[in-house]
Amino acid sequence: MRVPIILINFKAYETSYGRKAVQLAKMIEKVSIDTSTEIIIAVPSTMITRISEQVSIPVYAQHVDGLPEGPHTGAITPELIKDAGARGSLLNHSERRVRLDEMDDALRRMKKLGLESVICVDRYELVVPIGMLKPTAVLIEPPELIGSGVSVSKARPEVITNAVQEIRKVDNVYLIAGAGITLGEDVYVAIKLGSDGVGVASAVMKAKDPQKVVEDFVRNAQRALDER
Ligand SMILES: O=C(CO)COP(=O)(O)O
Repeated sequence: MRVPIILINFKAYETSYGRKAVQLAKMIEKVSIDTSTEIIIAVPSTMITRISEQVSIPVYAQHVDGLPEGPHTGAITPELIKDAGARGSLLNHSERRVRLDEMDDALRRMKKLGLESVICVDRYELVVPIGMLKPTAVLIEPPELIGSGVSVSKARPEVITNAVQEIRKVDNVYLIAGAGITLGEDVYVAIKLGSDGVGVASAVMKAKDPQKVVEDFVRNAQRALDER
């Protein structure tokens, strides 16, 4: 993972699958190469293979189950996503919560397989306890702002500053902030406040011109980092 971290969660929009998703992934790869900035995309599990075969940027799953290999109908295990071509996965997104024991199990197996992990939390008090499990990054997102178009940077900047202070108590775990990030300015503020990057979804997935949005996010992320 490289700072500034820009993680685009495809979720399950009408642009998240099929040809549209592949085109979007290719466009994001182009921006990533043109700007020398790593951009991670978390795609539906059904799209991991198709997209990872077409782009060189890191492709993540959006969720992984902490289940051992065996008779688990419908399970998405770390082994399955790795085989499909994923570089890592989100875990415990507020739209896909997992129990602590499942999270711990999934994380252990992901580490063994060399997969990166981004564990989501909904409040800063969880940054240290979850950070102590040693994922690659913790992503903090106040659930009420997700998909709202009202950014955490503007509406709840103290969530970011508190989370940044907390993550310093844990070695070698990145802190990403997200929820409602819509404008380049939101990205700029989140990183200026000390986060290592941002997690975004609707602003890109629902954009008329997603390339413009992604370019703007990258520009502002780099500007904030340069000024820090
Ligand atoms: O949940 C998110 C990223 O994982 C953020 O979603 P929005 O950018 O749509 O608020």
